[in-house]
Amino acid sequence: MKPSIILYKALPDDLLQRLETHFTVTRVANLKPETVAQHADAFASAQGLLGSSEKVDSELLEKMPQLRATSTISVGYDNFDVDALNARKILLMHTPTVLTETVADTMMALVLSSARRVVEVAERVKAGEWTSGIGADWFGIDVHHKTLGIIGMGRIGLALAQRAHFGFGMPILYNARRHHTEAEERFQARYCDLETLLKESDFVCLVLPLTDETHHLIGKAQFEMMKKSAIFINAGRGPVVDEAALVEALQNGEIHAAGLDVFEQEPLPVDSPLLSLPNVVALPHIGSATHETRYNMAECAVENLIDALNGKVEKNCVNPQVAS
Ligand SMILES: NC(=O)c1ccc[n+]([C@@H]2O[C@H](COP(=O)([O-])OP(=O)(O)OC[C@H]3O[C@@H](n4cnc5c(N)ncnc54)[C@H](O)[C@@H]3O)[C@@H](O)[C@H]2O)c1
Ligand SMILES: O=C(O)[C@H](O)CO
Repeated sequence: MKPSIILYKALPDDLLQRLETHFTVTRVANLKPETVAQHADAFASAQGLLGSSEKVDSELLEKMPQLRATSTISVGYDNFDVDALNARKILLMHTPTVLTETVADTMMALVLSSARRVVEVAERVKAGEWTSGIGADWFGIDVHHKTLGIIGMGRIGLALAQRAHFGFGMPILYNARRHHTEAEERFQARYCDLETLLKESDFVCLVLPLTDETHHLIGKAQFEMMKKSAIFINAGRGPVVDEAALVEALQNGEIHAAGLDVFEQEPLPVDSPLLSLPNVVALPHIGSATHETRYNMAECAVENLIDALNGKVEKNCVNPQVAS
């Protein structure tokens, strides 16, 4: 008999078929308690769980006594209670690498659009305000040859460094838990402590995971250290930044502008003060959102679940130590 799994995200037809050749699949819209209650038997017998962007905590795990593997269609896994998974020896699979280049493209788009005010001036053109030669009130600031600071030199940080170094001739500073030899050798990136990076960078680009250690890593004190001309980019996770402090820094002119793909609360509430600031480019968490990359992530997650339920954890497994 095929093992049962719960799927809580839509998949392309061919990937759904692939999944169904291996498993008996119950599709649900989300993991809310009422949905779980409605499909109680399917959750009780499921050995696998596949989807993204929903909390997987001990309350849910209690309803899934047979669960052996979870597979998220994302590289970030901060919405999983990893300790609770480990305690039950449940594998957690994720999708690194397949999205790296696309997310780095999004970060570069945020750098360029914030500095050159692309969204703001395009809106002014659409509003019919381009009625004569433009004046200095339409100007932006240069990107090329400015200093780019990267907080979190991992896979995506490295791909951003490559673009900034070869594409824009930018000197690169970075902060991470350890030195990154490849970044230093290929892109002449210079390791420095966080304070130095904040003080010296023209663009401060954050691409960290959300952990207990990184929660509100960037707040009032850190914005005060940045240059008044600095542009702050966040494509990691919203809660790594104290958003109230960010709003204050933007309103008080402590920093020049921000380009944001992630927020403390998503979707961003329509009354967020960030939305009324002209010096903010706010994107709806589209870092990896291209047709090609989202397909590749979904395929990777499907293969990951098949591997995990067959005891294969050599790649893309967050907690291989729990494999029996
Ligand atoms: N906006 C999006 O759509 C999007 C898409 C993909 C990933 N992300 C986010 O980006 C994160 C990074 O992805 P990745 O593939 O580059 O991961 P990665 O594991 O390759 O890189 C993370 C880096 O952060 C560093 N780091 C972790 N904690 C740190 C700390 N306390 N201080 C300094 N450095 C620290 C690690 O050493 C590592 O270099 C993901 O965890 C996810 O949260 C967002
Ligand atoms: O972590 C990731 O992969 C992105 O944020 C998409 O959820």
